[in-house]
Amino acid sequence: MSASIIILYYSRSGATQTLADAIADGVLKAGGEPLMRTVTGAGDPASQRDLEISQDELKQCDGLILGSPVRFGHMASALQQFWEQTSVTWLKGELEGKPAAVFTSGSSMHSGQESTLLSMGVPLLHHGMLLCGIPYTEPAIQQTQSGASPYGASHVEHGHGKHLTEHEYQAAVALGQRVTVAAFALKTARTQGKL
Ligand SMILES: Cc1cc2nc3c(=O)[nH]c(=O)nc-3n(C[C@H](O)[C@H](O)[C@H](O)COP(=O)(O)O)c2cc1C
Repeated sequence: MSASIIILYYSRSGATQTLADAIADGVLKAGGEPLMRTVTGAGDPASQRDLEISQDELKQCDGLILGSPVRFGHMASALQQFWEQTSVTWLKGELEGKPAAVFTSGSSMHSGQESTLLSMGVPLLHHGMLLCGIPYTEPAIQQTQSGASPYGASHVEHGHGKHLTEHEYQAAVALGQRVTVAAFALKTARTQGKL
């Protein structure tokens, strides 16, 4: 059995993309297949490295991890626009019972990372996804002095630029692993009609 995990992110200058790559390491470590996808922002150029997500890919995934830079305490509008185009998937319940998680990158501490992570989870809950965080048994969550929180993976640029600290990297890998392990278990449950 395989588990395809979409890592859907928007990144203008690469910091969120670096976090997406660390999460992909975690997906691979747990035996999943990371599918790196992005969205393009209206009037706000996005990273061109990965392909734009299609609605078909969205409904076929076994899990989804959503990433955005902090934009005044919220996700980037390009991602919000994307979710507003997913009504058909929502009405058919195509993401229901699949695991999800969120990640973000911001320029400084205490300036909107937690509100961004929590609000990014809202459309995923509306889609019936099962939201995963990072537990306190993950040492990076207790030891970090920059990003990484129980609400999701994160990175603080101040003093580090795009480079993740070791704790930010470890937390991002742990989140990728956690969603992938959940994806395998939930896929089995869906196949057996239990979800
Ligand atoms: C319009 C705008 C609003 C932003 N708002 C915040 C903010 O509220 N808090 C914060 O820490 N950083 C904020 N930033 C900075 C970005 O979140 C930060 O530089 C991020 O790491 C960029 O990610 P990227 O390299 O993936 O594009 C803002 C940037 C822009 C352009």
